[in-house]
Amino acid sequence: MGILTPENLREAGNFALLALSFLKSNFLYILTALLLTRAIYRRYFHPLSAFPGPFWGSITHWYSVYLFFAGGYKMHLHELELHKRYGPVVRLKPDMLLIASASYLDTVFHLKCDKAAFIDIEIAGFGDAVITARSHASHVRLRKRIASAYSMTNIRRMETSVDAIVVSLLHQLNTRFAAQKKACDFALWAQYFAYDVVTDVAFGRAVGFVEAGKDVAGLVGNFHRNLPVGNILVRVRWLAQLLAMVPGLRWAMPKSGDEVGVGVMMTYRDGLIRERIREGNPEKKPDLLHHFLNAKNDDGTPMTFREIGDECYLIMVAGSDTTSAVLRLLTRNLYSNPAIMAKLYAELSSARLSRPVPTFDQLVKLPYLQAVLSEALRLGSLGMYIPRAVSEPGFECHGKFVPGGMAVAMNPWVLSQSKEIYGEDASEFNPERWLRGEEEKARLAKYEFAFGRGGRSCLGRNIALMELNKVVAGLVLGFEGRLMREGEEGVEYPGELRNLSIWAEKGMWVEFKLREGVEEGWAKVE
Ligand code: HEM
Repeated sequence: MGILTPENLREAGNFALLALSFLKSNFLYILTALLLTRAIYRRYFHPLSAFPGPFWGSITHWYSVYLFFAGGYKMHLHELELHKRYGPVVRLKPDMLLIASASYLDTVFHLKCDKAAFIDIEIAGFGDAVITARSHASHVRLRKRIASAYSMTNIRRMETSVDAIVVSLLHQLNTRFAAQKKACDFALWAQYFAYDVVTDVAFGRAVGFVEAGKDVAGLVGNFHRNLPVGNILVRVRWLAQLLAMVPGLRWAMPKSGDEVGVGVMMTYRDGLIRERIREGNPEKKPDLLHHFLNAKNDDGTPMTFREIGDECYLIMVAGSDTTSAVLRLLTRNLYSNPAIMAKLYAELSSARLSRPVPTFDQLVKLPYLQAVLSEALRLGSLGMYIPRAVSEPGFECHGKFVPGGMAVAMNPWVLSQSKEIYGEDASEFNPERWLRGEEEKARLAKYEFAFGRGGRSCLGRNIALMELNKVVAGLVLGFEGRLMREGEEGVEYPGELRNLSIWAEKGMWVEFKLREGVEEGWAKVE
């Protein structure tokens, strides 16, 4: 016994072969039994089993994939429905709760929380960047080295180049649409504008979407086309991990040098970084890249090429579709609410503002404009849930205990619909709600979630606010706009809004008309 004789080895080999053949012929039974056992565990014995939610959500992660695709990418609406049915806390995934009570915002997004298990970012072709860092400790380290790039002092240094993109947009809207009485799909132009600003802010050079009037090199389209797959991998993490084991798959993941897919954006980004390094990163460039090239880790070492690339890429992702979605929501509501538009125009036209683009300092002092923007951010921010890992030892949520290590998430759009916070007209665009006195404004500010919460709140907030203030002022002062309906002459395709975790929209048709008294060519591109 216990001695390795040829006979013992033969016996062990025979046993292994027997076990293998048993597994092979009963594979399906074994798999079913395992899945059933896991489903029973998740449904009845899991630490989150006391929380209500849809049956399939409690036993499989695929349910949230289903919600992502269902009804043509309308997960925000499904999540709202689930809350109506099951209450403020819904078990959306076996190990994740979706919470719709704003009173838990600071518990979930507390200053030291970790991000919940996310897609293995290496698989998606990224390294650790500030927005993807999971642990609080690594997030603090990564945020510290780049935070100064996003400071208000630095953002102000970028103001003139943002102005140039606003002017370019106004010029294009005027010459291509208003002057020619042609219908404009403003959903696309809002996107061109936001992508140009974000690339300018990141690299000191806008791609030129606005000037070209199209999605240059298919950068945006390629990115959007990849989002459904990305969303599956984020939701079913084991699938992402399994894929990572497939030989050659990493090679197939997006990377700089690709001519299709997300890699196109990476190629573009790497070209600009290399060019800047060749130029010696001159002082006169105030953009984020300039700061990243000068940034230092705690031990004094610089950021690597890969780290700089990841930060830049993720800024393009985080700062473009987010801003354009808010701009679309805001303009749609202005063009369909003449009273709101008239009040905003009155405020802007009676203020002493620089033309064609007012300064950020001038605009932040205008109360009605700020109320309009707060309302647009409330309703137009993200429509996806933002997950966090529950810190030890856990917390009590609506009378039930959520243990540490589980995931909890909140969705900014779902919270924006809360009648408890915003009253019966929660879903309506009503800037007046921000103008009901200091006390009420402070109460609403407590629930602000558009830019996230806690230590991981949006670093680009000041950039977004600056560009939104300027572009809205420019549009309102320059044009009257009318939303067009399907079937009208010039409306080439129907409107479509998809929630791909970012809002992807096309077909927001607007008839622009230069305002009376505004000179032709007022927004001249120098
Ligand atoms: C209206 C426009 C924007 C909205 C609604 C928005 C929203 C958000 C939200 C909700 C988060 C938190 C995500 C989380 O907690 O996991 C976030 C993070 C972030 N955003 Fe924005 N964002 C906007 C514009 C921008 C812009 C223009 C930039 C950069 C140019 C930017 C860069 C970032 C970065 C770097 C982070 C990660 C911060 C961290 O993890 O420490 N965002 N944003």
